[in-house]
Order: sequence, then structure tokens, then C-alpha cells
Amino acid sequence: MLSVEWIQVAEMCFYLDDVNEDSKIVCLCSRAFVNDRNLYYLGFKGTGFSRKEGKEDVEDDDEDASVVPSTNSSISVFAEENELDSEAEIMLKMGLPLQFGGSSYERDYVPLDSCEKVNKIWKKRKTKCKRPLAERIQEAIEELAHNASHSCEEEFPADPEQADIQGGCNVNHKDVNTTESSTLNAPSTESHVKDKWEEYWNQYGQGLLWQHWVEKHPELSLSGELCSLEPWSSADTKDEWDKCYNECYWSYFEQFQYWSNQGWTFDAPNVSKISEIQSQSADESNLNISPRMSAGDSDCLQEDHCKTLVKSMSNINLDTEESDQGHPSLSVINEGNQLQTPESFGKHCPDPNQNEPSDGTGKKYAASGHTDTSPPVSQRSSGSYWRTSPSAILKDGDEEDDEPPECKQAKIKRSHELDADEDPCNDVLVAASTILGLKHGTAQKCGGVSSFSRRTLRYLEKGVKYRSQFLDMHRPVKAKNKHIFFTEEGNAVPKSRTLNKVQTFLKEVNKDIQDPLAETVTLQEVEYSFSSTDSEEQNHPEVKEPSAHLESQSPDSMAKSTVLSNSIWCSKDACAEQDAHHDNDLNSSRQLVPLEIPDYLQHETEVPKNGDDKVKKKRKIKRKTKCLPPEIAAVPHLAKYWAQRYRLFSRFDEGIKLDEEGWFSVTPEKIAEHIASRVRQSCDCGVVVDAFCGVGGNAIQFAKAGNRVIAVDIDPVKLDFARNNAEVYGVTDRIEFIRGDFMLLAQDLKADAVFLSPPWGGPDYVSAETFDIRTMCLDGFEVFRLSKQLTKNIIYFLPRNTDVEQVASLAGPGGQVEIEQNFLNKKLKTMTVYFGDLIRKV
Ligand SMILES: C[S@@+](CC[C@H](N)C(=O)[O-])C[C@H]1O[C@@H](n2cnc3c(N)ncnc32)[C@H](O)[C@@H]1O
Ligand SMILES: C[n+]1cn([C@@H]2O[C@H](CO)[C@@H](O)[C@H]2O)c2nc(N)[nH]c(=O)c21
Repeated sequence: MLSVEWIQVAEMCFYLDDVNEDSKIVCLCSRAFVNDRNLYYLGFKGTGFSRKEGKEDVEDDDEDASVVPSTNSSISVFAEENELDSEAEIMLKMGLPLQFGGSSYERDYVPLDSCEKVNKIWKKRKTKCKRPLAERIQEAIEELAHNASHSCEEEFPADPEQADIQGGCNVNHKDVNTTESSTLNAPSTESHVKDKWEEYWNQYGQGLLWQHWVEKHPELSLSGELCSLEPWSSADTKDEWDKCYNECYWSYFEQFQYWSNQGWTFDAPNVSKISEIQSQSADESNLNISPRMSAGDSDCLQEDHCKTLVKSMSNINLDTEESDQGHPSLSVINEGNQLQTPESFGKHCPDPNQNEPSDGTGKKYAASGHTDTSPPVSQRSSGSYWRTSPSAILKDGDEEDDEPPECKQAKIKRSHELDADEDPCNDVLVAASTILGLKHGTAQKCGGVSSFSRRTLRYLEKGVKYRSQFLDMHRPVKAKNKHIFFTEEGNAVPKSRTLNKVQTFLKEVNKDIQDPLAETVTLQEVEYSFSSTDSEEQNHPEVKEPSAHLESQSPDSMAKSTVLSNSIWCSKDACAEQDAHHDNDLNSSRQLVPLEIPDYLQHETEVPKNGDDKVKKKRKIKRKTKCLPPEIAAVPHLAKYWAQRYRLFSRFDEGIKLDEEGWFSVTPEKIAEHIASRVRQSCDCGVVVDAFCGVGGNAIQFAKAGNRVIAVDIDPVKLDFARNNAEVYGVTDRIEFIRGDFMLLAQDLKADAVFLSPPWGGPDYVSAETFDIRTMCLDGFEVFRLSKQLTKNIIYFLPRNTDVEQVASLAGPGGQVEIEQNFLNKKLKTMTVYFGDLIRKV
């Protein structure tokens, strides 16, 4: 059973004119999430990735699902980056190691060890402190513990994500269509990660939070204000504290989730028990302060003492053991004496809209199922810690609104209120772009539409705004503080870290070139040394020729050479494994070309930092043992696709064939499978025309889903490969292969649905801000018009940055369209646009 999370996120309306409501084009925006990490890691077998002992496979029933990165290597980061951000892409194009730049490489780094550092600092400071907490703390703990037992655990779902979906937004609750699948289908990994996150946050959260606070407000620290009041209870700092809390919590949560999904774990140090802390506190502290300090209780005038207080509280609060034993531990104190349990501290959704805050008497403002007529939480005065909407931490710097943003229509102002910055149309488009990740541009619209007079946007998923933050939609990287350096002329020039790294790299490279003894292994050397005396090579007599002849190939020669494309790793084990799966004929015809694995695909740990020759040698030997199929070796930038071969075809090893275009343009299997399942739901057992079938990625899945398929391609090589690949999947009997130009053939075909996956002009489509379907290789409008003559049920597979307005215009006045964003492992990959009966209505 295919487990795909599918969510309808928004409805956009494009009005052709202000008068005629019927002429509007309704565009449903949905998201489909598929996951194929297992297949992905499988592709790294032999490149330093290994099976993680005892890791449960909770994502898929794939046999090799537990293959995970084995060391703390940057490779895992790169590995996830099928699509790189622009900076990384430039790096790649320049042939520079990816570690240099690319925010996609760096941005998700979780400074776990820095947390340790923070803790150490705290510890150190604590020992300096004489008596951070005394009886009053004890008293407060007891009080809080008591209250905690009446905590809102039941009210707040364990998972912050879930909280977002199930919680708040009560005002408009009835209006909001929320698919249950989004929560129900949450993979069990989520709960595992959630548990771990709680543990992590419980352990480090307050330390991190406090550090974040101090960093953000050094001025308070300097002026002594930091210590004179609890920032969370001082009227002046409470809001700022709330904001700080949100930022810190979600930023770490996001990173934690990312790394956990990569198979990383953290070692939780022992948590002190309350009693230990208490006695320690009693011994160490002479301070006589209340846990709920008031302005008058400003005995704690030393920053260290205050920090110690917070840290101690953190230890006390987060004692999970105690909690398990029926002594509910504490987490946070707030003005109104309301408590969050340690659980809710970690679990609590900081979105006030998700929250069911108490007024301090145990009464709730809005319990589930009740209509909330009170103002949004952010407007209420309450002692609760979590006031700030997560929208306040939107990466793009959006300010939060008063209303839950996910439950309202984008505001449209009257025309006389407009100014250049406040164009409501732009509001919608900006929101679509920043929140939904849907691009818009000035591309020509279909059907003579010059532009839309008005647009509206209504979110259909609760929390879409904040949920979107956890997705990689290739947003422009948020402007960071740049290092500024001054030229000799005295001009300030921002200097990026990337530039620095590139400069250092180039220096290094030049050094190597100047040093004739420097050991460098070129691809050529590797290739030739491959047929030398290396013991591993001797086990592979079929590896005879290096890639001297592997230059650019004509389609014909490509056809021949790609017979070799279901190639193998040339290590002993891998070859033995492969041999077991392939017949001898195929093996004997293979020509394997050793790959000089690019540095960015190597383990960082293998790279000796201090010139460790042994390690260096080991690495070189390893290089020699890696092999690629010739069409990959001939085009180095295809290496990344090779690493992902099982994502493209999970049965890759059984004889799948691809050519260069096939490699970069085949639809990843999980996405193709999802699209096919949607089509099956709408036109079961019907005929699907795959107008640009390529090597068969989609056609195979349509056939597997039970449809009959007419697979068309203009390129005979592709068609051969498609047929071959369909055989591997055992579905040739359901597919009719037609070689020809769809633009000419279309009128002769009959179909219940047409799938359009035309060439987008190569992988460079990503470099455009918005993709214009009119000007891709084929005229995308014409492709659509011809298909429309066959059936209204059309699926258009397009780049993720396709101009949404242009796509909407395809539906024509009064028409409807569904734009589905396809996420692969939370990363936006493609856009699938559905027309006719294929639009999913919930
Ligand atoms: C992006 S690929 C299709 C990939 C395919 N969906 C898959 O998963 O393997 C586009 C294909 O369209 C084919 N093509 C280009 N122009 C065509 C035309 N006018 N008629 C039919 N096929 C065409 C190309 O040969 C190429 O194989
Ligand atoms: C250049 N390219 C990539 N993909 C698809 O987009 C994903 C992300 O890059 C690729 O994995 C591939 O499926 C393409 N699909 C079609 N139909 N045509 C193309 O030219 C193309």
C-alpha cells in the first residue's frame, strides 16, 4: 500500500475581471509527500554508508531500509541534495567541492556539541555560584509539580505538528477542510523522532533558550536587567521572551528532526534527579530568591546567578525519571501560575492558535469542540509563555497577523487604499511564493488572458504557514549577516564565506600544482591503474577497458553503451552480489569504468586533516574500486543521479537501462507511483496516454496501477529502454509503445487520461526564477491544447518553479485546476497539475 501524505493547502482564485465572478479560475493547491530515503541510501552502498545496527525500519518495507550514513560525515547532507540550492549548484558547476558553500549544505547543522558546551558552561558557572536555589525553589517546585499533575497533557497532542493540525484555529474551525490523513498517516518515525526530540529539548532546551536570549539581548545583560527580573514575567521583556522562545524551539526542532531523519542520534547525559539538584542547590546557594521573582526581588543581581537559577530549574523541571515515578516534574512557571508539564514544554505547540490557554483558574478559553468567541490568544493578556505566533519566526521575515493566518482569506484592500507596496494582488502572489512555494512571473498566459485583475488566496490547511517552514522549497536563502571587508579604495564589500572557502581552495589547488610530488589521482590514472595489479581488480576480468572511448555518444552508440548501464560497484562484495542477480551474458558485455568519486561524495572523516598518509592511501585505493556505467562516467555531473539510481527505479539492478537524458529526467519511482495511484482512483483501468514516455518511469507505474498505457516517444532509444524497463517490472503486456512525435500523433490517439511529461530543456530549468512552459523545448500551450482534444483528464508534470498563473490560465475562464507540489523527503521536487476529473476534491 502506498503511503502518501496528501494535503490540500490552499485555494487560489484568479479573476479575469472584477465584474464576472463566473470567469474566475479556481486553483486548488495541494501537496503530496512521498518518502524514499531507503532507496536513496541504498544507492550509497559502498560509498561509506553502512547499515546502522539495529535501526528499525519504520519508513518502508524495503529490505535495505536501514542503510544510513555511518559516520558524522557531510555526505549525508549533500546526499539529500538531489537538487541543490543555487550557491551549491554554482559550486558544482565550477567543479568545486560542495562543502564550500551552498546553504543547503550548511543550514541544517545542529550544533549538538555546542549544546554540550553550553551545558558545560552552565555547570562551570553553577559550581561558582554559592547558593543558586534554596527552600523557596523547593516550595515552588512542589507547587508547580502539583499543578503539573493537572496539566494540559491531554489537551495538547504530543506532537507539535499534530498540535498544529488538531489544535486551535477554533474560530474558523468549521470552514477549514483539513484532511485527516495528514495526521493519521504520519509515519511512525515521527513519533520516534518526537520522543527523541522531547528528550533532547528537555535536556538542552532551557540552556539553549537562555543562551539564545542572552545572545539576542546583550544590552539587558549588560545593564543588569537580565538578572533583576525574569524576562518572561517582566512586562517589558515578556513579548520578546515569547518570541525568543518560539524562535529557539522551532529552529532546534527543525534541525533535530532533519538530523534524526538522517539516522543521527544524540547521547543524553544523565539527568540529575530533583533531590540531587535540591541538595546541591541548598549547598551551593546563598541567594534568597523566589522562583517567581518580582521587581522587588532583585537580589539576584549577578548574571551568573540568574543563569544558574534557570539552569537549575531546567534540571529540576526536566527530570523524566521522577515524572515516570509519579512525581510530575516541572517545566515552566508563568505569571498566572499556570504550568506546562515537562512534556508540554517539549511538546507544546508554541502557536497560540493551537493552544488552549487557561485563564489561571483552570478554565479554558477554547476547549476542543467549543466555539471560541474570544479574541485571538495573541491579543489576550495571559501569563502563558507561548504567546507568539510561529508566523513571527517565518524565515522570510513575515510579521505575524492577529488572526490565525492559516484560517483566513488573504486581505484584499480597496483599490483606493493601494500603494506600490500594498497591492493586494501582490499580497496574494507574495504569500503564494513565500508560504506555499509557488512561483509567479510575467509569463504569457494561455487563451489570450493578458493578466488577472484580482487574486484571492484561502488557506485550507491549518498551520500551513508554519508547517511550510519545515519543508525545503528552495526558497531564496535568507539574507544573513555578511562579513564586510574593505578594498584598498576603502569601499566596503560584503564578503561571503563561500568566497573565502573558494579562495582557500584555489590556494590549496595551486599549491598542489606547484608541488610536483603532490599526490593527485586523476580520473585517467585511476582508470589505467585499474587494470593493474590491484587484487580487487583481478576478481573482475570483465573490467577491461578504461573510458578512453567514452566520449559523447550518438544515440546509436548510446544505445549500445547503455546496455552496460545497469552497472555495478566493482568491489568484490558488490560484484558477487550483482553476479547473483544478473545473467552471464549481460555481465560479460559490461564495461565498467572506475569512478573517481568526487570529494563531496567522500566521507569527510576519510580525509586526513594532518596529512595522515595511511588514511590518504586507503582513500585512494577505495577510489580505484568504485565503478560507474559508461554513460555516467562520460558525463561527470550524472554521478549524483547514479547515486540515486534506486530512487529512479527500485529494481535498478535487474536490468534497468537509461541514457543521459533518461537519468536526469525520469520521474522518481515514488512520485510516479503516487501520480499513477491518483489516476487509478479517477479512471480505473482506463487508457492513459504517456505522451513523452522517456525511459518509462511513469508508463510503468500507470501500468502497474492497472491502467492500459499508450507510451509515446520520439526517440527510438528511449522507447527501447522504456520497453526493456517495462519488462523488468513485468508490465509490457499493458503498454503499447509508439515511436513518434506526439504533436503529430495526438489527434489519432484515444485516451481516458493524458500524462504530459515533456522535456523541460535539461536540468537548467531550476536556474530560472520562474519556469515558462510556453518557451520550453516544446510549446507547452500547444501540447496542452492537443491533449485537450483527447480528453479533459490531463496530468501535466512540470518544474516546481513553473509560473502558477500561467498554469492556472490553462484551465480557461471558469475552469478549475489542481496544482500538486510533490515533496520527496520533505523537499519540493516537482509540480503535478491535474485537470478534469483528476482534480481531487475533499
Ligand atoms: C522528460 S522525458 C520523459 C520522462 C518520463 N516521464 C520518465 O519518467 O521516464 C521527455 C521525453 O520526451 C521525448 N520527446 C521530446 N519531444 C517529443 C515529441 N515531440 N513527441 C514525443 N516525445 C518527445 C524525449 O525523447 C524524452 O524522452
Ligand atoms: C530536467 N528534468 C527533470 N525532471 C524531473 O524533475 C525532477 C527534479 O529535477 C527529476 O527527478 C525528474 O523527475 C524532468 N521531467 C521532465 N518531464 N522533463 C525534464 O526535462 C525534466
